[in-house]
Amino acid sequence: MSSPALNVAINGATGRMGVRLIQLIQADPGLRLAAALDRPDHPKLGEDAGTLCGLGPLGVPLSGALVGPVDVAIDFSLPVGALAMAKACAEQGVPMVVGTTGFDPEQRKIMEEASAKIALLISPNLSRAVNLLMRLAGEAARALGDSADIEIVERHHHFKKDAPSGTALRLAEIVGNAVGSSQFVHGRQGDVGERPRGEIGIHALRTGDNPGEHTVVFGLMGECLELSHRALNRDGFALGALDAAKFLAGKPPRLYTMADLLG
Ligand SMILES: NC(=O)C1=CN([C@@H]2O[C@H](COP(=O)(O)OP(=O)(O)OC[C@H]3O[C@@H](n4cnc5c(N)ncnc54)[C@H](OP(=O)(O)O)[C@@H]3O)[C@@H](O)[C@H]2O)C=CC1
Ligand SMILES: O=C(O)C1=N[C@H](C(=O)O)C[C@H](O)C1
Repeated sequence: MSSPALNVAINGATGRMGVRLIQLIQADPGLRLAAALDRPDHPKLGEDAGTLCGLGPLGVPLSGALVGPVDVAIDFSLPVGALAMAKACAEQGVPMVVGTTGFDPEQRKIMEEASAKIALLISPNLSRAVNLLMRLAGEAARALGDSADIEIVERHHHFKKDAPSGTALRLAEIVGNAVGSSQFVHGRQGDVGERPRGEIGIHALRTGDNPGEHTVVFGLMGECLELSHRALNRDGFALGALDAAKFLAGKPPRLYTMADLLG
C-alpha cells in the first residue's frame, strides 16, 4: 500500500516561487497542498489557491495564518514573512524549509532559534546543481589558493528585492573560508587602486526576467577559470524545495542544510 500524501503548506503562495511550487505539488501524487499562505493583508485572502495559480479550484483558500494538519511547510516570501511562519511552525511543531533570502544577521539568528523546536532547513539556493556549484567553487578556491583573484557575479530579474543574492553571499563565504579571506567588496567605483590580494568581489546585475545566474571567476596570470550555473526557469529551485520538504518531514528538531539532503 502506498503511504499517504505529505501535507504541505506554502508561505508566499501567490509569489513566483509559491505559484510554481503549488503547480508541482499538484503534479506529485506523494504531496498534497494543505495550506497556502501569503501576507496577512493580501487582497486575495479567502480565494482558492489553485484558482489563483491557474490550476482550477483545489479547495484550499489563501490564508494569512497557519491552520490545519500540516506535515511540512515551505517558505518563499520575505524575511518578515519567514519569521512569522517560523514562529507559527515552532508553536505547532511543523518542520520548515526556508528558501527566502535577505535576512539581516539579527533576523537570521531569530530564524535559527526555531530549530530548537522544529526540523529547519534554510538554504539560499535549493537547486541541486547550485549546491554542486558551491562545492566545486570551494574546491577550486582551495586548489588555487591566493594565486587567483576571485570575483562572484550574479544576475537576476529586476523584481528581485535583495542584493546581492543569498547564493552569491554564500558562495563568497565558501570561497572566502577556503582561502582565508573575508575581504568582500561589493562592486567598485572611482580611484580604487590596484586590486589587493585576497579581495573577493561581488557584483549584482538586475535585468528583465532572468530567473538567476551565478558565476565564480578565478582570474590568474594568463588564464581564467569560471564556474557557472544558469537557471532556465524556477523548477530547479522548486523541485529542490520539495525534495527538502520530503526529507525534513518527521525529522527531529535541529538546523539542517542541503548537504544533509544531498550528501
Ligand atoms: N532558496 C532558493 O532556492 C530561492 C530563493 N528565492 C527567494 O525566495 C523569496 C521569494 O522569491 P519570489 O517568489 O521570486 O518572490 P515574490 O515576490 O514573487 O513572492 C513572495 C511572496 O511572498 C509574499 N509575502 C510578502 N510579505 C509576506 C508576509 N509577511 N507573509 C507571507 N507572505 C508574504 C508576497 O506577497 P506580495 O507580492 O503581495 O507582497 C509574494 O506573494 C526571495 O527572498 C528570493 O530571493 C527565490 C528563488 C529560489
Ligand atoms: O530571487 C530570486 O529569484 C532568487 N533568489 C535566490 C538568491 O537570492 O540567491 C536564489 C535564486 O538565484 C533565485
